[in-house]
Amino acid sequence: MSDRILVKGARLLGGAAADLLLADGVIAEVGTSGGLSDAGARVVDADGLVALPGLVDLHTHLREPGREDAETIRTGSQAAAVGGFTAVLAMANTSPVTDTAEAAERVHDLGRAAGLVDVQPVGAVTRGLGGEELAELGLMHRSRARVRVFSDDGRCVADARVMRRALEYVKAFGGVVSQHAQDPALAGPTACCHEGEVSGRLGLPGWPGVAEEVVVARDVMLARHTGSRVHVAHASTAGTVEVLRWAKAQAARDGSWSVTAEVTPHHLLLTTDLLGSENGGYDPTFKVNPPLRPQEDVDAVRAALADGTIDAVATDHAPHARHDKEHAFVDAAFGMLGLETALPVVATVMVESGLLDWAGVARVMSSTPAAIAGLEGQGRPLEAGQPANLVLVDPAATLTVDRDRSVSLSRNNPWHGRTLGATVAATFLRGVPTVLDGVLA
Ligand SMILES: O=C1C[C@@H](C(=O)O)NC(=O)N1
Repeated sequence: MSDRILVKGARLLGGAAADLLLADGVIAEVGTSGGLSDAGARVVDADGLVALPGLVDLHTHLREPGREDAETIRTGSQAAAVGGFTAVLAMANTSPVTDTAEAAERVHDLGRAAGLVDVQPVGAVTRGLGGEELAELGLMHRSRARVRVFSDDGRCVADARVMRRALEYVKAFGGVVSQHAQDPALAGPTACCHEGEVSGRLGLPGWPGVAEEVVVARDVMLARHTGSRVHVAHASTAGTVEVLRWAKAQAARDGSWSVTAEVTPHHLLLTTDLLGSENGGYDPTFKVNPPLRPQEDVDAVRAALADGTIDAVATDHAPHARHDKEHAFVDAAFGMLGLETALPVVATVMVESGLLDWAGVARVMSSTPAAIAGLEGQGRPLEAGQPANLVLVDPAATLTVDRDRSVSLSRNNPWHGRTLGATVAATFLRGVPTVLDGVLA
């Protein structure tokens, strides 16, 4: 196969059509549509397709090492590529936990060996996710894996003193702490869905939105105090949006610290009503942490993503084996798949509604997450000389999700049976197609 690819007639960020010549891992030339010669190049017809920089996911659970029955770095990379991603940040809640330089390098190297997306390990904030003692933050950063994002995701760094120290530590090398904001006392040990009318009706222990909001409020004050960077993982409530709006205004004025935030596709579209009996009732497919919230919260996070209060979309792709998910609701594992469907969900919720255009999608799913994670070769403009990491999207096609057609190892897919707007036609990692015609190349 020729290693030169001519992408013909793609609409760059949804704007004017252009030709892109990919060679030696970079975008070698950009020309007007029909303007570049295909001599010696393999041609990819992109007529009617939108070209975006390759998507970057700040929040993926790849399960390797430890739970290779649910996902591996290879199968998770496949799901990412099919979803249009060229980089994913792999969360640290594996077994063993990614809390040492060696563990981070192993994840990094397995990602490179799979070769489908850049797998960037997230380091744990605390040893063993125990919440007490800082992990080897500096050593992970200085390792071959160059860890810059740290998170105990799945658990909150609940101790304010530990969070303060982590923020101080990562500041030295420009790192960021991604917080799973969930006050454990307020949410309670058995909470399994949003606390509200539905949880009351179903008799399920609820986790109130305020358990997220108090931690976000505390952490922005700690970021301000330490002059450091905090990132709010999976923001899910209107109250969190209010705190973020205030905090971002303060940070912009001060210039010495920052707060960023992500929202998941499922919190942009699904609501807690899915747990009710009118929707089958108690379906653990919809059990996730933080929980699906009411429509008011969904409306608030959508508006916040549109106006920049929430910076990025991140999947929280959380594959689970059947024997962990197919239980009574209270006992089932938290989490749902997200990599293959993220872009179609964002197209449905944000683009079809006019809340974002395709340039906006590139911002929230590629350039901003790449900047937050410090991934220099990702999220770059579609210009000559830039790394050829890109995705071609068919904005006119629809995707009817079939959980059994997933390339993930797991089947906990909350989108099964739904029809979503837009599909991923092709993905290129440094000029090499990982997906063509919607399937793994
Ligand atoms: O924070 C988390 C962790 C994740 C997992 O399964 O690891 N699943 C979730 O639903 N939320």
